[in-house]
Amino acid sequence: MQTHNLGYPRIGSHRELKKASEQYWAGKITAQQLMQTGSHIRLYNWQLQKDAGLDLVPCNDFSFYDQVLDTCLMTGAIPVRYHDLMQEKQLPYIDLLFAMARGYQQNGFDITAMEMTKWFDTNYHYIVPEFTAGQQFTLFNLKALHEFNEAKRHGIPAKPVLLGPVSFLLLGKEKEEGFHRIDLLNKLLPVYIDLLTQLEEAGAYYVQLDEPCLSLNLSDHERQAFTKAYQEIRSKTQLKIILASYFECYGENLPTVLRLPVQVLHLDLVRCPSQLEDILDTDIARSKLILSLGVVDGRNIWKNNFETSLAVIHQAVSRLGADRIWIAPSCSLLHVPCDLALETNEQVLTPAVRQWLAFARQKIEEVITLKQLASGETDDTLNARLRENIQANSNRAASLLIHNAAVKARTAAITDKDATRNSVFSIRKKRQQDVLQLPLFPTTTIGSFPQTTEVRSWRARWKKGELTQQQYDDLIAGETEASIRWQEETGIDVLVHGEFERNDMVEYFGEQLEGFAFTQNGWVQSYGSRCVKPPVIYGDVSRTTPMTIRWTSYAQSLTHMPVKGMLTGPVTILQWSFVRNDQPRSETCTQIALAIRDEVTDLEKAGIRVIQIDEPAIREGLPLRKENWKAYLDWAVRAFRIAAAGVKDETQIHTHMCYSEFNDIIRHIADMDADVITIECSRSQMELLDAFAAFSYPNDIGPGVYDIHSPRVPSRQEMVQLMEKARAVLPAAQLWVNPDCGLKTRGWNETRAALVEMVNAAKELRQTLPVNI
Ligand SMILES: CN1c2c(nc(N)[nH]c2=O)NC[C@@H]1CNc1ccc(C(=O)N[C@@H](CCC(=O)N[C@@H](CCC(=O)N[C@@H](CCC(=O)O)C(=O)O)C(=O)O)C(=O)O)cc1
Ligand SMILES: N[C@@H](CCS)C(=O)O
Ligand SMILES: [Zn+2]
Repeated sequence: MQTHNLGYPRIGSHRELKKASEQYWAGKITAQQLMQTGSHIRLYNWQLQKDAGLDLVPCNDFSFYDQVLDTCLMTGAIPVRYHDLMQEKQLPYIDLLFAMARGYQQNGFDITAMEMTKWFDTNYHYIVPEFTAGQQFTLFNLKALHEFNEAKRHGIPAKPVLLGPVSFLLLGKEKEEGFHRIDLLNKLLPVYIDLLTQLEEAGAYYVQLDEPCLSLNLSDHERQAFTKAYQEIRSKTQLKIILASYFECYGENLPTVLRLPVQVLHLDLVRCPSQLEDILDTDIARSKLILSLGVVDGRNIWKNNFETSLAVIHQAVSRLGADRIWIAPSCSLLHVPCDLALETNEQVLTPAVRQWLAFARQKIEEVITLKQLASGETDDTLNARLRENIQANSNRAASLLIHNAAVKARTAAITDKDATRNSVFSIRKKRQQDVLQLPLFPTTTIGSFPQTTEVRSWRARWKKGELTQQQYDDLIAGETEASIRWQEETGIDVLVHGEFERNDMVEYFGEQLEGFAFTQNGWVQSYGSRCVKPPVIYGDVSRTTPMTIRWTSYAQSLTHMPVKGMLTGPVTILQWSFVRNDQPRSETCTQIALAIRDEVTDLEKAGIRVIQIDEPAIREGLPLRKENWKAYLDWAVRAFRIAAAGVKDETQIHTHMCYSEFNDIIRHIADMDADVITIECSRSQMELLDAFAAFSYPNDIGPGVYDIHSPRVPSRQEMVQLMEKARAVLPAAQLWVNPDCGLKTRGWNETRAALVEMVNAAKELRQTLPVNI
């Protein structure tokens, strides 16, 4: 029996990579210093996993930005707009990588970034590969080989990890019509085979090929691509292939998967425990296939239940023998924080909750312990670990911290009326317009203004006790007032308070709700250098005090213009937290919905006329397999409606979504019945609006007119053109003008410049409007 890991968090246990990358972008450290940070993190992670006793340690799971972007560079899939940077400017590799991820606006160049989207149902975002009909691939970058050699030099039993060729193609986008990206496989495979051959020559024995698209519903054509790819790879290399998919069952792809000529097949037994039985029921016993049992949850932070996992391992061992069974986390540990040992402050994370948790480092230890226990090893340490595990799990199940009878009774009593606004949208729209008196193409922003280092440092100093509550509040009040004054001067129609008091749009709410716990250092990569610290929902959720009234009311008191109350919606809070696994997610979501509903009605009572309930994660929460969509959408949409429906017709409810495709769920988005929805649109050049147009989406829409992920300032003309595109498919009276998303990651200079142009764009649109609108 062997142990292995699919991937380790790469940001560093103290977010060293984030800090170094941002310093490099600011010109404060050299490329060489950034490279050194990368090697330190890799070595630290490798050594830690080796020392824990892991048989195979992943390499090439490190990335300076994103593993899909790395694969674009590995295969030479570099969009044409970056070619001048390579040829004319001879840009070093690391700068080319960052230019593709973040855009490049210097030395006379103005090149947009590649699109970014959600990695399956996680809060990680990857860079979307771009393919053309005449796409050529070459082995452009040998990072995978270099990192394998580096690991070998350090005596690490390394296993290179690559994104598999078929998933790489499927995760990308065709940038022109007339071909399907899967048909590029023939051209792509030689590049993979070349690299695999070089890895083999360098001494690699196993290589892990991640094909997470095998967890999706595939067409026959796509499924055949897997067969072709793996037969071709088998025929050209002797490397032992570990095929890994995760986050879901293989489902109807399983028969194809079981016929692929690979040596090890990884199973995510946390998301799909039933597939072990399904596989053992086939004639797999007669093959030599090794099963990698992903029994330790790579997506959540709960301690493993050793008794349950051991039962699964024993079942597999009894049918296939121990030498055909490996133990692993269910997926890469990229999605969990690095190390629970860093949580030393008992005021932040109480020992009562802490004892139920395991982060990446502890999960590696769990994998090793499970192997030892499953192999029948016994010694005092091992016995103590087993006892401690049983104890922690049983005391969590029985804990009084978890259950709140009043919350359970309230969720049980919810009726359809609680999830329905008083009147239909057309009536509400008139009543809201009477109150708000907005012009056509009203302008607004999505909520956050720049969270500058200064603002974050006030919070850090306040938390350390270096600033008093009063001093901190005064600073936040000053920043909020300045933002209100600036929005008034700029002529924005619906203002926001700026979210300066928030560390994060989910953590901030979690901190004020019952049933949530927090960490000091539980960072997880969200994209590039950006990280989030998801709260832990361990018990029934309730709101005991208002959460946003103070700062929203303060901002509203400064102006006669409407200030939008800003809340995070129940599905997003659920999706971006570590969620309890002892009750259905739908139940937890409904509890959060009731807490948000109370906040919404309190905002209305405080005189707030427009309230935004952000739901950027509603699409990401969609199950990967279509057969499970309906059940999810039913409860997720209902949760939003419960949160929103407690207000009068006159109160305008907005929602906001980013990083989402809507085509296949537009009916459900409409069912949410928000008065206004603002969506990210600009990177896709308003393509996303087609779904709204095709559906004749009835309520108002604010398609984002500029990309907030890049410091690039868009011109007024660009924004007018985008809105013209929107006007071509939707009635002008339905349209708002706003950026793609919040501006917290931007600096003030570019924010001011872009918003002034955005307001000018709206003014121009109003002037050019036909009179009969
Ligand atoms: C909208 N997005 C979000 C997602 N998920 C969330 N949970 N939140 C989101 O907003 N998913 C989809 C997208 C992803 N986009 C982003 C965008 C930006 C960030 C981001 O900026 N993250 C910050 C961390 C934010 C935070 O929690 N800040 C805290 C702590 C600040 C800190 O680092 N403090 C330092 C000390 C600082 C000092 O001394 O000056 C420390 O603790 O060491 C805060 O403001 O208080 C990031 O830096 O990456 C994430 C996702
Ligand atoms: N209100 C949030 C939404 C981000 S998705 C913000 O503006 O940052
Ligand atoms: Zn957003």
